[in-house]
Amino acid sequence: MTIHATRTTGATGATGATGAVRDAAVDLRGLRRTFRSAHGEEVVAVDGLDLLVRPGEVVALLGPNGAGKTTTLDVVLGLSRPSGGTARVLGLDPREAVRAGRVGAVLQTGGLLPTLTVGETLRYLAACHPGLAGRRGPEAADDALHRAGIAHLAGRRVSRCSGGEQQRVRFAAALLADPALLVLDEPTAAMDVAARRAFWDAMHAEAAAGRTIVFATHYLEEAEAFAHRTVLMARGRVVADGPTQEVRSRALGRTVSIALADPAAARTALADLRPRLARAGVAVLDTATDGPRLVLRVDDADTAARLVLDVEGAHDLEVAPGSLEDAFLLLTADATTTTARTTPTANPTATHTATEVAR
Ligand SMILES: Nc1ncnc2c1ncn2[C@@H]1O[C@H](COP(=O)(O)OP(=O)(O)OP(=O)(O)O)[C@@H](O)[C@H]1O
Repeated sequence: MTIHATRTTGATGATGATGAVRDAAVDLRGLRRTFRSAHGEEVVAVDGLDLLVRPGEVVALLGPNGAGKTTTLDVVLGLSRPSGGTARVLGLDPREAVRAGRVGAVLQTGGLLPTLTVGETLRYLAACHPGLAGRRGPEAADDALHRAGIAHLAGRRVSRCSGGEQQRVRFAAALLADPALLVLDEPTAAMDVAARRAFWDAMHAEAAAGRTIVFATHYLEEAEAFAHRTVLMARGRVVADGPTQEVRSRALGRTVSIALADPAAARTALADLRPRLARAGVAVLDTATDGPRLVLRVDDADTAARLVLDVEGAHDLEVAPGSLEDAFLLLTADATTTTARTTPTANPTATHTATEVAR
């Protein structure tokens, strides 16, 4: 098994002359983006990424620092040009799509004028927008404030708003032109729990209205609570892509553990079980011995449990769901090789003997 979850969103739609899928909201093919470091070395931020997002999908780009999420979203927003591959947004060059007001964005940073009130900010932005100038502007500004859940902040100066509130002002600004695609880069980074909840409530309403949403996040629970689909990135590549629940359960697996007579017996049992699990088609995501206990993280707990109970002297079987945090670290640590690892565990005496994320 490789870590890639089932792709349910393959490029099967009608294609145009360029091979791009015509009705795709986002269509990235073999996207590569490199930079030069201060020392003149090439930094590969995005390394051959394929991503097809259909209209109405809500997609989380999940990954650790430096995974390439922001760089990918910058290309989608036309802020950065691909070094290789192609990028189409709503069937257009990303810059054209943005210029046409079809894409709204909430970025990690972005200038808000501190002396304006929140309401003035929105009305000013609406007045500058070619599609909203004139009488529709103030109306659109009020509507966006309501939809972002910050109508009560309309009279407050931006400089008096907290970081989380300013982020919601950006969200309101992103909604102004009623864009078909919303792109959000770690939108809740500055928000406390209550603000985060209010933000996602507002986003739920936007998604329910059929808007396509692509957001980058570090928060596994946000992907889980909000995205229909999760694309897990590491080192500029996609390491898992599929329905969030599927990515979660395939990535997470379950933990099957069993007690043996002593630590040596646990190690012997592990060596013995590996080929038997492989023959039975069980993917072993992680293994550890913890004194006389043998712990396996697997994608198919039922089959694994049957096999471990067959080991002579095995007793005290436990099956538990894996931890999302662990899976995340494991998936993004090394997606293609089988490596020995010494990841800290809850029990410092536990020894991770191997990590298998592909076979
Ligand atoms: N302008 C740049 N010049 C040089 N390197 C860059 C530049 N922009 C991004 N990088 C590098 O590209 C890699 C990917 O960065 P990117 O910001 O896309 O990751 P990310 O997944 O968004 O991370 P984070 O979650 O921390 O925002 C990183 O190693 C980063 O240092």
